[in-house]
Amino acid sequence: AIYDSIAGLPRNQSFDFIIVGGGTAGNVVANRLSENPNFSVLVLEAGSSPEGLLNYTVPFFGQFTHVVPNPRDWNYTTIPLPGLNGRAPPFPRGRLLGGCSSMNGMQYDRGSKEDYDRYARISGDPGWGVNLLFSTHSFCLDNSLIRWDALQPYIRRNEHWTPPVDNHNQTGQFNPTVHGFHGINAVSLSGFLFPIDGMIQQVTQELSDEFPFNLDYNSGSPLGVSWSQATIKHGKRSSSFTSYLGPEFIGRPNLHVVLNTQVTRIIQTSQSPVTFKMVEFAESRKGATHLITATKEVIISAGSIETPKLLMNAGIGDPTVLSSLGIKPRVNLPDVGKNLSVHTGVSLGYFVNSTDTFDDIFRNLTVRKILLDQWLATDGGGRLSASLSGHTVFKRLPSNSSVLAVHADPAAGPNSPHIQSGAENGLLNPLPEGHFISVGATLVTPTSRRSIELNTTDPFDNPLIKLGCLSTNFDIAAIREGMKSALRFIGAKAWDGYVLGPVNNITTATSDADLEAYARAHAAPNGHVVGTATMSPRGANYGVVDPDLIVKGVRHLRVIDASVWPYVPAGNTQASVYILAERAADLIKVAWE
Ligand SMILES: Cc1cc2nc3c(=O)[nH]c(=O)nc-3n(C[C@H](O)[C@H](O)[C@H](O)COP(=O)(O)OP(=O)(O)OC[C@H]3O[C@@H](n4cnc5c(N)ncnc54)[C@H](O)[C@@H]3O)c2cc1C
Repeated sequence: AIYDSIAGLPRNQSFDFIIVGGGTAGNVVANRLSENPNFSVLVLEAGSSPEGLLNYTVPFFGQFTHVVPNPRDWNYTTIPLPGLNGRAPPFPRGRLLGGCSSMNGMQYDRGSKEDYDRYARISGDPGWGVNLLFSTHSFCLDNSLIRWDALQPYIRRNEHWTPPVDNHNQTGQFNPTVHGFHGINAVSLSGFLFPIDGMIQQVTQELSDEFPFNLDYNSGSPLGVSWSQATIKHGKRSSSFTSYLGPEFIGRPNLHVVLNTQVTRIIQTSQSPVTFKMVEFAESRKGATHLITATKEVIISAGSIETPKLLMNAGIGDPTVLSSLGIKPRVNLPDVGKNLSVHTGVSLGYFVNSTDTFDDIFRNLTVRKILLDQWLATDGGGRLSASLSGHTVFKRLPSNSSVLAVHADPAAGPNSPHIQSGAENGLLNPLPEGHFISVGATLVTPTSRRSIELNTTDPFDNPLIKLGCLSTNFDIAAIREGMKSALRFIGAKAWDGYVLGPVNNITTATSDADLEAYARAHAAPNGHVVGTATMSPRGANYGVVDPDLIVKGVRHLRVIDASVWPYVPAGNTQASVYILAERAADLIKVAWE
C-alpha cells in the first residue's frame, strides 16, 4: 500500500528491508524484494505522489516539471561553476514517488556494451556478487567474463517493449532481438512522427560516413543515428512508480510505501561488527523525528545527490572533513561524495521555414489546450504523446582528431561515443521569437570530476553541488568538436529550404575561441549524474561500496542508485539505473533467501 504519511503505516510492524527513496532504483528493489512473500519491505520517500498530475503523465509536459522552484523538486542550485563562466544553473531533481523517472526526459538508452564491460573491470567483479578478491584498478578481466552479455536478463526483466501509441509500422526503426517484451517498465518508439524525422533520415544517407543510420542504439553499439526510444506507454509516462509500483504489485501485503517522509539520518546500531540498520525520519524540518530498525538491511536509493549527504551525516566519509563539521566520524571512506561525473550539453537554435514546430506549445496556451484535448480524447495520442526528439545521434571524435592526439581517450572503448546529439523540436532558453528547431552537442565522456559536500549538518539543507562541467581541457575541446559536428549535421542539403539560419549567429565559420565562449556561456549540466558513492573492488582502499553494493566496512547497509557507477555511461542514465537495480535486487535475494 501507499500511505500519504507515516500515520497511515500499520503500527507495531517490523520490516526486513527499509529502502530510503522511492525513486528510479528504489522502486525496482522494493518490487523485486516483495516478490518474496516472506520479506517485508518499507519504502520511505521524501516527496509526494505524481498520480493524476498531467505534467507528470503527458510526455511532452514533462518539460514543465523541470521549472524550479517546484514542490516536487529538490530545488537545488549548483555552486558557481568555473567551467561555465561562474554560472550557477538550477539543477532540477525529482522529489516525488518515482524520483527522477517521474520527471525526466524519458529517453531510454542503455549506453554502450563497453560501458558495462568497464564497470565490470574496475569493480573487479564480472558478476557483481562473484566475490573476487581483486584489489587494483588496473586489473583486466578476461573478455569472456565481461558483463554486458550477463546483464541481458536484467535488461529484459526491466523492459516491456510497447507499440507506439499511433501504432505506426516499427519495421526498420528498432531491432526487436535486443529488447525485452515481458519486463515491467514500458519502452517505446515515439508515438508521433515529427516533420523533421524524414530530413534526419535523409542526412544519414547524404552524410553516411559521419552520420550512418544505426537500426538500434540499444544493441550495445550505439554509434550512428537511431530512432529514439522512451519510457512511454501508450502516450503516457512510464516511471518506476507507474510500472514497478503498478496496480498489480502495490497491493502486496508485504510492500509498504510511505510518502512525504524524509530520512534524516542513518544510524549505527553496532560498533563491532560495524552495522547501520536504523533510520531516523521526519515529515518536515520542524516535525517530530521517528526511528525504525530493519531486521535485515537498510538500502539507500536516494540518488547521486542525497545518498552521499545521508552517508556523510551518518559519519561515513572523510574523517577530517566530518570532524570539521562536528560530525563524529564512524567509517573512514574519504571517497563519499567525490568522483561526481555529469554530462554537459549545449544547444544551437535554427529558425525554420515552417510553423509545424513545437515552440508554440511553450508560449501559446491555446495551442497547448488544443493538443491536450486531443491527447485526452485519444487517450494518449497526438503531439503531446512524444518527448522532444524522434532521433538520437551518438558520435565519436574521429580517431585522427587533434583532441585525441593530445588527450587520453576517456570513452569506455572504440565503439563508444563521446558526443550525443541530434536535431530536436527544441526548447531553447530563452525562447526566441519565431519557429525553430535545435541541434545539440552533449559530452557523454566527461573527464571533469567534482563533488557533493555538506553545507550544514541539517538534513533538510541542500548540500553543496560542485559540478565539473567543461572544467578540463578535454571536455571543452570535445564539446567544441561536438558543436562542429552538429553544424555539419544541420548543414546537410537535406535541410535546404527548411532551415533558414542560426538563432545565435553560430555557423561553420565561427572560430574555435568563439565556439568555446558560446559553450561556456550557454552549456548546462543535465540530470545524468553519477559517481558520488562509487563501487570499487572488494578490499580496495578507495571507493564507497563493494561490488555487491554494500558500504565498505559496514554490515547491512547498501547503496543502490546512480551514485555507485564509477563512470557516467555514454547515454542517458535511467536505463543503466534500472539495470543496476534489477541486478542488485537479485544480489540481495541471493544473500537472504
Ligand atoms: C531533469 C532530468 C532529466 C533527465 N532526463 C533523462 C532522460 O531523458 N533519460 C534518462 O535515461 N535519464 C534522464 N535523467 C536521469 C535519470 O532520470 C536518473 O539518472 C535516474 O532516474 C536516477 O535514478 P536514482 O534511483 O539514482 O535516483 P532518483 O530517481 O532521483 O531517486 C531518488 C529518490 O530518493 C528520494 N530521496 C532522496 N533523499 C531522500 C531521503 N533522505 N529520504 C527519503 N527519500 C529521499 C528522492 O525524492 C527520489 O524519489 C534525467 C534526470 C533529470 C533530473
